[in-house]
Amino acid sequence: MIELERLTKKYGAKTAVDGISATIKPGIITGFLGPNGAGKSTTMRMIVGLDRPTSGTALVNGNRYAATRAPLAEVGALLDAKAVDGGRSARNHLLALGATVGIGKRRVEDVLASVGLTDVAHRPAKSFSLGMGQRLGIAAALLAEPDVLLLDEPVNGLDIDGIQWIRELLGELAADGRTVLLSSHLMTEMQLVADHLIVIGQGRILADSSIQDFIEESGGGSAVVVVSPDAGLLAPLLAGDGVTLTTREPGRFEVRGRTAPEIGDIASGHSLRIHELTPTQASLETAYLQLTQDSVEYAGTTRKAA
Ligand SMILES: Nc1ncnc2c1ncn2[C@@H]1O[C@H](COP(=O)(O)OP(=O)(O)OP(=O)(O)O)[C@@H](O)[C@H]1O
Repeated sequence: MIELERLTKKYGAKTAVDGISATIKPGIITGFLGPNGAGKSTTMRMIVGLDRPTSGTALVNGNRYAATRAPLAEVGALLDAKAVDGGRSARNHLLALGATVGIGKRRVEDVLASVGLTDVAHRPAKSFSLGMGQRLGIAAALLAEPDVLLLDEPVNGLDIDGIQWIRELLGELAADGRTVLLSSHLMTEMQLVADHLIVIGQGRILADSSIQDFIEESGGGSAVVVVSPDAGLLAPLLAGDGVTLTTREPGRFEVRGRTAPEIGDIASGHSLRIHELTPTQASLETAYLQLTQDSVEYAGTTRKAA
């Protein structure tokens, strides 16, 4: 479990993290989302004592991380996959890390195998590709089988095989009762793996809820897309309490508050034609964009947007 209590970090005049309070629970995967510069990495660094909070606390299993005796066994962190001595082989890197907490060759070989690096473990880390470096970073995080895992953009640079592998791995870690905090900008990936979400913007919490509630509360939720040449006649028949209709284009509209079978039955009861009836679920991406649109600090422009 990770407990953040009014956690704050200021860099000069810049408040990177602004009084965050949250509990990250074991046994589930918690996604940590926010626009560039929102304060995710700073928060993670404070949890593992790489940055000192200006005020507030971050506790891991009830203790300040800096005060734990075998930190590697308490929290496994992938914060910067490039933070290795590039001249060392992957194997020697893990052996050196393991030595700090009494972990030997056998566990190192197991972890190398589980991240798929056995065949290249003799090579210096600096010769690794981005994805191989990520795998090595993940190996280091898993090495001492910690209760708590902090993974900052773990799928960055992984190939499709690697992405599937990490999905499964994260699921297994959570099922084992571990606490998993995961940051990623890849919304489809997050929607697939996370159970719970913490969203921050400009250092503050914007949402702390289950992924399901997050999508529902964004106003997105589920809807049914109807395509009908009789749309003008059908739409008024669907109206009712708690039902909203949004027209996208002539002959095509979106219904919230009625199921596809209900719509089909009403249409057939009035001999109206339906060409398409598609239940849709709002995406995490849409919900996220809606929530964070006011807290984006570094927005790009395209010719279309301009
Ligand atoms: N060492 C530092 N010195 C000064 N400012 C910093 C430092 N580290 C982070 N910041 C600032 O703090 C804010 C939060 O940065 P942080 O890296 O935590 O954001 P993030 O949410 O991880 O962003 P990204 O998604 O781009 O990785 C940013 O404005 C950043 O410029």
